[in-house]
Order: sequence, then structure tokens, then C-alpha cells
Amino acid sequence: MAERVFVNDTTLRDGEQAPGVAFSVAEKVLIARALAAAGVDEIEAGTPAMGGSEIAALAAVVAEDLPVRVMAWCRLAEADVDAAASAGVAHVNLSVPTSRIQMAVKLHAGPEAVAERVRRVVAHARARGLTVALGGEDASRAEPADIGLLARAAAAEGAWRLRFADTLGVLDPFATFDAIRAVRSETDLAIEFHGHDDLGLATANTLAALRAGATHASVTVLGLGERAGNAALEEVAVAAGAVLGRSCGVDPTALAGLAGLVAEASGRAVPSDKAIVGTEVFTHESGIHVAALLRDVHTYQGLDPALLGRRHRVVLGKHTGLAAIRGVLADLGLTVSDREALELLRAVKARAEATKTPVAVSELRSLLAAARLPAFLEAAE
Ligand SMILES: CC(=O)SCCNC(=O)CCNC(=O)[C@H](O)C(C)(C)COP(=O)(O)OP(=O)(O)OC[C@H]1O[C@@H](n2cnc3c(N)ncnc32)[C@H](O)[C@@H]1OP(=O)(O)O
Ligand SMILES: O=C(O)CCC(=O)C(=O)O
Repeated sequence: MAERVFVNDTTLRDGEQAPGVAFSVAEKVLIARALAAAGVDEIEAGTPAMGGSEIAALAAVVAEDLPVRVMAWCRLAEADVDAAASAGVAHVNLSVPTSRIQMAVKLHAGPEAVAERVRRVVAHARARGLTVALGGEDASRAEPADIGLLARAAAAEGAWRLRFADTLGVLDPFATFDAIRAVRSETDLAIEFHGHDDLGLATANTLAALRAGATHASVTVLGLGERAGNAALEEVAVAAGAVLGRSCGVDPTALAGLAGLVAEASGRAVPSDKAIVGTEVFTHESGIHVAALLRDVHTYQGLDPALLGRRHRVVLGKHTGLAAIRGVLADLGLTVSDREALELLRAVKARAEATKTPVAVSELRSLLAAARLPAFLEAAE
């Protein structure tokens, strides 16, 4: 049995860092409920240092008593840990800059001093009864030895996991694999990968990290997040099974509903061709595909839509061929001559080119009526 993948969903934290996105407390609770119902293991629900409504939202999510680990994102500071505790959370992700540039600019310190601060703040959080995961910010630009130093400092005080963050989305899957392997040899902590999509590689990098020994994947619904966003929950959850043969406990049939909920709350529509959850990702227009699909669905099916509670759909348009026309007419209980089918095909293509939209099945009868007339007149000559 392949090793289980654990999912940390950070829609409510990194997802909300997407420009202009601001969830209300009620929206955070609704999204948290939906994430828990879908089967994610952890929800990173917010940043307590922001205070006010963010603390209220964290407290409200905790009060739901959902069957998930509710985590708060904290800087490496006692005050942030105390704010997390005041919200009632039991689990914190303590973020530490790991690259030399971020350590110097943000903490004005080098690796040894930062490691000392890690020891101090992790100990503080543990003394307050919190579990601690260490968030390795900018790990993809850090020295593996520095990451090892910080991870061991955290482990010595009782941290249980290291997050390897590709904060700027600079990795590709090969580099991700090597980087996780390098860090794997530096620490015994569980490893979580948190990818960013600046190069469109966040999901691919997450899969590479899982192959290399990461056990936890940090994701957001629709990949919502800072700049170009994160690895998408729906992509990682489905690809973990389809590509790696590993289960992550997420119910695939819940993904489209989750996407709709987050799209609504974030004010960002789901693109129709968005992998897994887009409305058109199982829709076929091209004649060559449809002709083969109608004979054997496996000719053009990589992912079974039934897994997601969905179905293939055929639309008619500029790229339609005769087999699709005949298939749709047969579904409608209509039989036509070869000549009529060809006329109808021409009419469908012309309509689709003129309107730049698929031709609705409801339009077929009128197109067919129009197509039959010239055929009748020609036959009468
Ligand atoms: C890669 C990531 O996604 S990191 C997470 C980013 N998330 C956020 O920024 C959440 C939203 N942020 C906020 O609301 C605000 O920035 C707050 C409430 C967190 C802090 O606000 P302010 O006190 O006004 O600080 P400000 O935003 O100007 O600067 C951030 C401070 O945190 C420090 N800091 C940044 N990362 C860390 C860290 N991991 N550990 C400790 N300190 C850190 C910075 O050096 C800076 O310190 P300074 O005030 O001494 O210069
Ligand atoms: O430090 C962390 O927990 C990761 C923060 C983050 O979102 C990132 O680095 O992209």
C-alpha cells in the first residue's frame, strides 16, 4: 500500500493573501466546514498577528470542532504565538526565513542566531501546549545545511514537521526532487511542501516533492494565493491518485463544490478550462475525438469524469464531424439521410463560426428543418 499523502489546505491563509481577497468570518467558517467535509487533514486558517477579525475567524473555525487539525500561521515571535493561543488554536506553523537574504533583511541575523531564535520560540509555543510545525520560508533559495540547522533546532524543542516553501515559485520538478532529497538527509522531521505557481509548476513541483519523500502537501482551493497562487488542492488531490497511485483522503466529488464556494467568497470566477473543476474540462467538440469517443470512451479519456461525479459532454461547433452529428441526432431519436447529415454539419459549422459559441442541441431541429429544404428542392428538380 503506497504511503498516504496528508493535505494541508491553506486557502484561508495563503489563499486569502491573493490581492484583494478578504474572507469574512462567516465565509471562513463555511469554507472550513467544506474543507473538513471533503476530507483534508489540516486547515491553515489564518494569521493571528493580524488581530481583530482574523482572531475572531480563527476562534470561530476552532469552535466548529471539525475533524481536522486547525493551524495558525505565526512569525517566529512569542507575541504571534500568544495571539494564536488567544484564538484557541492548538497547532501553529512557525515561519522562519531560511535563505541568507531573508534572514538578513527580515531578522537582521545569520543562521546561528536565527537557529537560537527558533529554539526560543518553539520552546515558548510548546510550553503553551501548542504543537509546532516549522515553516521554512524561501527554502528553495536556502542552503540545505542552513535548513538542516534550523530544522534540528526546532526538532530539539519538540517541533514535528518542516515546511519546505518554494516561496517565490522558482523551482521545477527536477530541482524540487533534488532539494527535498537534500533536506530529507538533513532532518528526521516530517516534510511538507508548499509550492507557488509563478512558473505554472506548483502542482508538478508538489508531486515531485511527494516522490522525493515529502509526506504533506500544502495547497489551496483553485490554487488561490499570493501572486500567481499555490498548488491547487483539486489538482494535487486527483493527481496524487492518478499519477502517484497514492491516496490523500480527499473526496474527489467534493472538489467542484469547494471550488464554487471559494470562487464566490474570493470574487474570482472559476475559469471554464480550470483542471479538474472547470465546467468544460470533460466537454468535447473536435470531430476526430468525438468519433473515437463514441466508439470507445477510453480513446480520449485520461481521467474518468465519474471519479469526480461528472460526465463527458459533446458539443457541436466549428470542429464537429459527422459522427457527432449522427450521435446527437440519435440521442434525440431523429434519423436523417447522409445528405441531410452533411447539410446539417455545414449549417452547424457556419452557425458556430458566426456566433463563436457551441451550437445548442435545441437549435438542431431548426437547423435540420432549414437543411432539409434545399435537399428536398434539389431532389424535386
Ligand atoms: C511568504 C508568505 O506568505 S509570509 C506571510 C505573509 N502574510 C502576511 O503578511 C499576513 C498579513 N500581514 C499583516 O497583516 C501584517 O504584515 C502583520 C500584522 C503580520 C504585521 O504588521 P506590522 O507589524 O505592521 O509589520 P509589517 O507588515 O510592516 O512588517 C512585517 C514585520 O514582520 C517581520 N517578519 C517577517 N517575517 C518574519 C518571521 N518569519 N519571523 C519574525 N518576524 C518576521 C518583518 O521583518 C517586519 O518586521 P519589522 O516590523 O521589525 O520591520
Ligand atoms: O513559512 C511558511 O510557513 C511558508 C510561508 C509561505 O506561504 C511561503 O513561503 O510561500
